[in-house]
Amino acid sequence: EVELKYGADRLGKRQDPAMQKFRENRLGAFIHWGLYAIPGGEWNNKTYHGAAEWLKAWAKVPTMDWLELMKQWNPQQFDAKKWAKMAKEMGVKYVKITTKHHEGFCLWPSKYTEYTVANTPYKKDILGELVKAYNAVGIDVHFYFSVLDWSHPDWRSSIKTQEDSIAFQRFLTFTDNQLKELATRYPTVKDFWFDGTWDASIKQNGWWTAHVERMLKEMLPGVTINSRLRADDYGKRHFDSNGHLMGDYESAYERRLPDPVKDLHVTKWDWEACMTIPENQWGYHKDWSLSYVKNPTEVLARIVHAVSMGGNMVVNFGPQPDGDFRPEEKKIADFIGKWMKKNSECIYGCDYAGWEKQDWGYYTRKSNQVYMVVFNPPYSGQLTVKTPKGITITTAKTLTGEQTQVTETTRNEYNVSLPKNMPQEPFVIKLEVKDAQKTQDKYREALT
Ligand SMILES: C[C@@H]1N[C@@H](C(=O)NCc2ccccc2)[C@H](O)[C@@H]1O
Repeated sequence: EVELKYGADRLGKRQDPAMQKFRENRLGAFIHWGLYAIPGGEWNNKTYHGAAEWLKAWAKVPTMDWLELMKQWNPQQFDAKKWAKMAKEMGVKYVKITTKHHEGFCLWPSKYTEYTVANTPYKKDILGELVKAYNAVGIDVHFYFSVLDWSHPDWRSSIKTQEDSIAFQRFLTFTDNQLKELATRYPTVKDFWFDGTWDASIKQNGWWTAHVERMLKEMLPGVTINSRLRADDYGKRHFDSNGHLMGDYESAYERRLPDPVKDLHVTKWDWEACMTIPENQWGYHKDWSLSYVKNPTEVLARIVHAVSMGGNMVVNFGPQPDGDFRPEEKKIADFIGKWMKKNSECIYGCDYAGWEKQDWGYYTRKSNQVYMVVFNPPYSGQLTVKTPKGITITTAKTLTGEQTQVTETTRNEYNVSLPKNMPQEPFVIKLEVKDAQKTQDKYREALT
């Protein structure tokens, strides 16, 4: 291993209560809300197909013109309590909110920049209202924070001159101040999810990324930090030059997921994926007909896929400029919530089962219960289940208590029959399993 000053601060999965809560939460929601919601992907009567929160870049809008949008920021339909109710009913255990996206507009009244809600017709502290409302219904709040800040004159994507270096150090101090301000004003925050950290300027300042992680953990014991913040002494990101994960969980799965057969290495560490409902829209876009929009079952499949490999899933919402949600997003939240009401036992607190992936769906596991989450019931009426060596199935029934047949077809292989009255939506069969290995040990203890 190489000597590192700014590599991973810890090896292996954190097992403290705060990290266990992060892990057991499993299902979260993303809120991408900022000035970009106002134009919604359209600028000077031209519609841009790229991600709406990047419109400033696609339309090459000068910073001062973009920030003029602040004069129109007045979400009259915004009601934090309604947002909290929607999240609660969807069954998410946490919400990640964009405190500041690349555009540099802050949803809290930061005293380190004028580009904040305080200087808009709306005036009020949106972030504060949301933290209070989500916490009031038992939902954890996580802060998304973009280090990249297109509004700040001292931001540099690369450091080419001494002037760049001096400006960028000022920028890092500005960023430190905003992070300390967020941690001080909103001490119930449970996580910081950093974005906009891919540029050379950050990779050349790995020390600063380590300092931010250490500073926030000093200020907020238990807080979790994503790997995307981190660069080490040599500019290596997410995993340091010795291959160790930095931060508390890997955060590279953005609009993609690890393969359930080829990427089983991810089960060795904590990770969190995030996804959009259209192909690639995080902020509000007026026209969702421009790309494929996932149906509710496709969203659900990604949630279960993540949990089946020991990860969390964060489903994105891009609120309208008026502070209400678009109908398509309300429908998705409603479908997921109704499904979670019946089936959340196979999500919350569940993890990778270590069983071989089958075509009919996904496994999740909680202690000696293995859940079969069936998305593709086979015409054979039989669900193939291959158990690891020494593991046997004792019972199998649906979450509504309906027995299903378990027939051993060969060593470590079973047919689990489809339930008689099969629901017309993905359903769960709960297996009680016995690990011969474990019981064997107990017996051997008795003998000694
Ligand atoms: C969570 C998403 N991350 C932001 C983003 O810039 N993604 C595009 C991107 C992803 C990876 C490397 C460079 C750029 C998107 O705008 C969302 O905020």
